[in-house]
Amino acid sequence: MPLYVFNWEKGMMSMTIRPFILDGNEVAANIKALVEGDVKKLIAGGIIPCLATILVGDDPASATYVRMKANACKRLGIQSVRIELPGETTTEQLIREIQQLNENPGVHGILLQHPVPHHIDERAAFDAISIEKDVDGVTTQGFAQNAFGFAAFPSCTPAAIIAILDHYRLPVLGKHAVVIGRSPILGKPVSAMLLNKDATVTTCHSKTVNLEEFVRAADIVVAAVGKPRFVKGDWVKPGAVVLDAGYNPGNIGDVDYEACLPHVSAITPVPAGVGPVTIATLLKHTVAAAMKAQGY
Ligand SMILES: Nc1nc(=O)c2c([nH]1)NC[C@@H]1CN(c3ccc(C(=O)N[C@@H](CCC(=O)O)C(=O)O)cc3)C=[N+]21
Repeated sequence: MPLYVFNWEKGMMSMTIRPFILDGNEVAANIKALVEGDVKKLIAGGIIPCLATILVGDDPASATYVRMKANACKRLGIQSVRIELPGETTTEQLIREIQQLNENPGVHGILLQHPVPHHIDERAAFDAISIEKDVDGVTTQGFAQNAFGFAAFPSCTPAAIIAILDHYRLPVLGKHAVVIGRSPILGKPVSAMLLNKDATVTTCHSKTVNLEEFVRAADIVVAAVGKPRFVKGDWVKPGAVVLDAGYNPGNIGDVDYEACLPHVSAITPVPAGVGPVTIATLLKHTVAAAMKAQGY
């Protein structure tokens, strides 16, 4: 909502935009409340929804995220099986683990934590996950189906970004959305999902020339670069909506939040923005996979 205030420096009334803080915890709570009913239904029928998480190597940040996901499952009555593999695991060994989980009828969803150690073929490992259990939306098939608008589980962070836009009824149709980043489970799928919601989408990346100029033209900015405070305040068009999908060490986003705040109409903070919605989305997909497996 624009707000006119007296600007003493300019000696006149001028408009400042009161930014709306998009509350990821509120959106996540809303999603989890909707999922709870289905969890009860499954448990009443003797089925415990179950997510298997796979962590390869001992990166402490990845271990923290996987633990957060497992804890979130537990709080909602979803079982979680945590598989931890040594950093020396080969692609073949990892794929065999995934195949066992594919064949295990007690497991409804599989999450392979990204990134895996460099010597592993991550794409081959992701694609070993069966489409029915790809609750994290990482398979080639899942990506393609989602991009074409079919019923596959989308990647969780892109779905979280869309859920935030939907929850706060922020218009997307006809808007110019600028996505910074083109990774297979974030920038690329969120670009496709915004396109499917009738935005005009520009995907920027490390080779983009004059990246700031694209951001300056954006009605919606999605930051998914993995560089702390990358998006500067003076890049943001007055009144733009800014979604920060960054999760840099120390809980620092990809957006210079304080600097952008005076310019935006709405913005997600880090923490308590996209992150919690990502986890809620993972739970939602896991329970939906279990419901489908049970023929609901
Ligand atoms: N296959 C795969 N799927 C993923 O979805 C995936 C992944 N790999 N690799 C890593 C990233 C990162 N990610 C986060 C999820 C939640 C928070 C989150 O909830 N953060 C809290 C704060 C964290 C804290 O309190 O320490 C917040 O933003 O409020 C952050 C980061 C999912 N990822």
